[in-house]
Amino acid sequence: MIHVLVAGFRGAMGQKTVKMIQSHSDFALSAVFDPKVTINNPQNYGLPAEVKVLNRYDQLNANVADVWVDFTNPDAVAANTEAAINAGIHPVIGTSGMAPADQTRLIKLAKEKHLGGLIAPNFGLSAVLLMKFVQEAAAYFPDAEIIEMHHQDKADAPSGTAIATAHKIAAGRTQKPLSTIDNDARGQRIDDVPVHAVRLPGYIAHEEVLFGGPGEALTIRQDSFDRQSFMQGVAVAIRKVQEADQLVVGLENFL
Ligand SMILES: NC(=O)C1=CN([C@@H]2O[C@H](COP(=O)(O)OP(=O)(O)OC[C@H]3O[C@@H](n4cnc5c(N)ncnc54)[C@H](OP(=O)(O)O)[C@@H]3O)[C@@H](O)[C@H]2O)C=CC1
Ligand SMILES: O=C(O)C1=N[C@H](C(=O)O)C[C@H](O)C1
Repeated sequence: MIHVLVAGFRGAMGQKTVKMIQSHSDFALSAVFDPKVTINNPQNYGLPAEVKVLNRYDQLNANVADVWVDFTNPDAVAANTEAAINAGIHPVIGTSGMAPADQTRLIKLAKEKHLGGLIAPNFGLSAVLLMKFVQEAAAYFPDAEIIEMHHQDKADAPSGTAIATAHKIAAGRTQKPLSTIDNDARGQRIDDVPVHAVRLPGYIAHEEVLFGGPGEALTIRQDSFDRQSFMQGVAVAIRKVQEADQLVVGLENFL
């Protein structure tokens, strides 16, 4: 049995994750975490009586849970991940917007503690495949632009997936892009890839990567029409993370 703690359990992704854990016979929801929660009765949140409702880092230790699943917000994710690692709980981090310096520091901390963990910019198979394919395409098409489209409540922009996608394009390039003109209308440049962020009601999570070369173009697109699309990847991560001995970035490491 794998005991799981969900941080951000009242949010859109947290609620889906709680349901997913409850639907697997080899997972047990042992705890939930949110510093803003003041009532510690799990039944107040529709959770079974045995689930611990926690709101402070000093309540954490390796007996509370094996795995920490985090779907919170960009301001909280680094401190949450650090607390999980220090408590000996394997972090599975879905929250976007972690600063690169925090990511580097936490990878070092997990290595010192020989603790496996995952930071996944995207748990959806379509997005993981898109990030693989764009790296291959960039070897032939160094000129690329990203359009990411999300629901209106998304706190961060550009998305974690778009940032990771730009890094993959840069890693795949064998030549510099031809297009260099930059101004406010050209999006945010990440690794010389213009990234455009759209926030609209009706959308969930979508990304399109446009490549252009002399006389031709290639478009690669993925769509998450439902947050259920992320749950299979989260389940894989919960199962695999305890076998790892370092904090890695990208679900592809566990597939
Ligand atoms: N990697 C992936 O595949 C995916 C990643 N995401 C990412 O997951 C994150 C959450 O998304 P979503 O569920 O839509 O957001 P929501 O705003 O719906 O949920 C976030 C929840 O976390 C709570 N929270 C805030 N701070 C903390 C904290 N320190 N500890 C615990 N809980 C906290 C919030 O409470 P309050 O509202 O009271 O502040 C809220 O209930 C985002 O960063 C998003 O980008 C989303 C989908 C897929
Ligand atoms: O906020 C979201 O919804 C999502 N966030 C992640 C990101 O920032 O890339 C993953 C997915 O795009 C959904």
